[in-house]
Amino acid sequence: MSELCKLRGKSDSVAAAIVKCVNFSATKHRSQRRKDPEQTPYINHPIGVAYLLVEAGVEDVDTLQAALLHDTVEDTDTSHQELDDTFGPKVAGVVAEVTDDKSLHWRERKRLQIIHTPDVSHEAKLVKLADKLYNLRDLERCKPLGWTDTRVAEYFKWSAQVVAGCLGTNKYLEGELEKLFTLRNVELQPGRSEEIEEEKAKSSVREIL
Ligand SMILES: Nc1nc2c(ncn2[C@@H]2O[C@H](COP(=O)(O)OP(=O)(O)O)[C@@H](OP(=O)(O)OP(=O)(O)O)[C@H]2O)c(=O)[nH]1
Ligand SMILES: [Mn+2]
Repeated sequence: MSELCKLRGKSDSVAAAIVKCVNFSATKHRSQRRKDPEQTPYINHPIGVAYLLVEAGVEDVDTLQAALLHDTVEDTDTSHQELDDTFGPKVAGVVAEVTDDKSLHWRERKRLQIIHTPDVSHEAKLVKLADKLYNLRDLERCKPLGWTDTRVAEYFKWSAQVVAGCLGTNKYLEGELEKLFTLRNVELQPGRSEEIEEEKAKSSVREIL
């Protein structure tokens, strides 16, 4: 076993860990397509998100694995336990942090992302930034089937609020996102902390009731 493997406490080499993860994600997403007119295979998205992290200088294998797996629990039959058993608690934990609760209404899920993002780990913020950058670039490339220009504009505005909760995490990703927001005249406002605290208080009251 190489020194790096021993250090990581796993039997996989880094290359094997990444390939295992790509294969797992491809198998889980195999029947899914993107919403673009070409119906691109869905797996292009998690691979692209992980590649954006590589471009951003991220070398941490757990973070790259979490990026490859980031939509498996939200969008496939994968459970948190399965990720924990296969890739360990760190990777499963980051995926959990970026997973929306699909049992909630779409609007509520979107609202909760804005509120919860400032509190997630550094690794989860990296995955979130890359996820948003990929999806926004995809929107610039072409409109998903059934989306209006207004819906695209709303997605940009909402994303800016989520990204605002990740600022100070990675210069490259934030710079690329800023370019896209500037082109659309969308303001990237950091630190709307009072509003977020107010929303969080309202959410916890709702959870109690
Ligand atoms: N831009 C774009 N997005 C597509 C396409 N096909 C699938 N998607 C996915 O659609 C989601 C955004 O659409 P929404 O209507 O806002 O969300 P929903 O699908 O989760 O309900 C993203 O999910 P996500 O990655 O989980 O991110 P999030 O935005 O839900 O946080 C994105 O990956 C496509 O062709 N273009
Ligand atoms: Mn995604």
